[in-house]
Amino acid sequence: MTQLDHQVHSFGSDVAGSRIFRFIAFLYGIAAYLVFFVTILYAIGFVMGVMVPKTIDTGAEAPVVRAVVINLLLMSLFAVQHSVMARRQFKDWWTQFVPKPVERSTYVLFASLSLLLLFWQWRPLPSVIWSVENPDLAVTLVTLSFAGWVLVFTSTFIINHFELFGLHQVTNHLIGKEMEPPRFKTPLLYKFVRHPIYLGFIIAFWAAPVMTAGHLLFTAVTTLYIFVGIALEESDLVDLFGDEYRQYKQRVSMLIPWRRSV
Ligand SMILES: C[S@@+](CC[C@H](N)C(=O)[O-])C[C@H]1O[C@@H](n2cnc3c(N)ncnc32)[C@H](O)[C@@H]1O
Repeated sequence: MTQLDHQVHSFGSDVAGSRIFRFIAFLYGIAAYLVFFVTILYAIGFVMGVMVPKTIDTGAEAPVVRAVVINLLLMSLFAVQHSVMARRQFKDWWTQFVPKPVERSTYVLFASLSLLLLFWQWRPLPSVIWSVENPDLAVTLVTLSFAGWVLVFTSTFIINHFELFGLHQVTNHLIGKEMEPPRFKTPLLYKFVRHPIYLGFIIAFWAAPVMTAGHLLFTAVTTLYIFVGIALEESDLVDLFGDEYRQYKQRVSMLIPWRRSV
């Protein structure tokens, strides 16, 4: 049985293999990708406080404790969804119900929806923690934050943008081509740090000329979550690639290019 046959049979219906299903799955993959794309663009505006109607520092205010609890719940929802649905055991279970070719798109869609909920329901905490008065330094920080986002985007393309966001899977399914098994890769930036995408997020979130309590809460919790995510991801990568990944960990640092193992 080919992998594609297996994908179709695990969905448990002949419908899954039909041409019409393949086309619908493809359209679904594109729709999920578009939702992701709008979400990530909104995320830039939300965190940097530009060009979107609701930013990290705007919206209905709530008493501090209530705002903190709501914001923590919103971030926890994203963290749990994003981490649990990415684990192999979960994927093995839920692909009994969700066809494998659209599994990644569905993951991307759920992650985007939980982020949109966060942007929508986020409660601002406007107390200013720091505010950079020097205009040159303020511009440098904004540029650095933008550079963080560029690093995120560039790194997704370096590792495999279209597979990460599910388009490769639905396109291959549409043309009846099997997905290749995952390969260990260390292209370009991945030769210097193991997690350039996560490094980009950390830079984008921390480099703020005005840091409010709400922004700091978001940044501190997401930074912590990134470290938890790295631990989970690396455990999976060791299971998947064995010594190849273990040696990579010895050789290349986690986030800071000039120090090994950090
Ligand atoms: C959102 S990406 C993040 C990649 C990396 N952690 C980063 O920050 O750039 C997560 C996916 O990339 C895959 N991945 C991470 N490092 C990889 C590598 N060196 N080679 C192949 N796949 C990798 C993981 O298995 C996971 O499916």
